[in-house]
Amino acid sequence: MTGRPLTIGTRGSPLALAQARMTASALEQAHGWAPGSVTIIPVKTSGDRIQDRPLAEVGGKALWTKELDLALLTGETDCSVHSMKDVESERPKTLAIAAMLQRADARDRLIGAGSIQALPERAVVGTSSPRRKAQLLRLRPDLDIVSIRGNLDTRLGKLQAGDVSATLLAAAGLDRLGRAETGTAIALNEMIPAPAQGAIGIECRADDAVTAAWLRAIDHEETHAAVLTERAFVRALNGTCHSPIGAHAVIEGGRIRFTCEILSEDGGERVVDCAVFAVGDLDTPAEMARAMLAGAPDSIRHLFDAA
Ligand SMILES: NCc1[nH]cc(CCC(=O)O)c1CC(=O)O
Repeated sequence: MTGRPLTIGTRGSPLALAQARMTASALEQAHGWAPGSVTIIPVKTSGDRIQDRPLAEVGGKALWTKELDLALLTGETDCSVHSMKDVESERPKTLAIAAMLQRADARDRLIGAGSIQALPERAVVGTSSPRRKAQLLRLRPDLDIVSIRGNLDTRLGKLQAGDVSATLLAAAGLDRLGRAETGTAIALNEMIPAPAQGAIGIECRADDAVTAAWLRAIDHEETHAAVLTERAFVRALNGTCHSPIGAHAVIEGGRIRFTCEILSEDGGERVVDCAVFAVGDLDTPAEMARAMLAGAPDSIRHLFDAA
């Protein structure tokens, strides 16, 4: 390592720590640094402190990033590792997302039943994601959706205890915590994932060219382009990670294929669109967002007014 050791700021949850370790190893490998030479610094975030109610209710942005941003801006850390899904679409100008690791499985997995159709009539399903709730209710209006929070083990514990008969979790998170066998994947066209689901991003200070260059060596370009597309859609909606938005981009034949939807809270209404356009074109997803909102019923439109 040249000069100084690199430090990574991360949330302290088991998933966040696993993602920070993946990032540290990727950096050590890419640059021929000794294993363990990148230091991981856990930082407690507002989102971690609030365990008793749905975050959608608490409101406010930057629940997962504020304290990590502070550690970065004060020089305590050199970069922050994030689940891109939890990173608000507007970031401080003083920071830059310099790299994204290759996206893992972007799908949700259903745990507790073999498929959404196989859930018993009026089954209780635990999720505090407004997107998952709306998507589930659209397919199965009879379901009783209840809020559950906490880390993966807490949620699986509530399922085990019979508090809920099923839950949905991101495949990427389950896989990274060694639970590749848990649950059944829901097809991408049955439930469009959250924007940036399955992608890990690494952010550094905008004026730190040394760290930025180190990070660029582990950037996965296709993931980066796809996630920027999804984030451009969210930004144009004025959405947050608590809005009922599905958005998923893939690169096919050198072009972006982008599928997106916005839903009313009870899933009773939705607007969906799909388009193919050039990689790097962030105007088209923004334009799609504005057109979808303009044509959406009030039950959807009001969700994006307040922001
Ligand atoms: N909002 C919590 C969160 N943020 C990122 C992931 C999973 C990992 C990922 O999507 O990369 C999860 C858990 C979940 O939704 O099941």
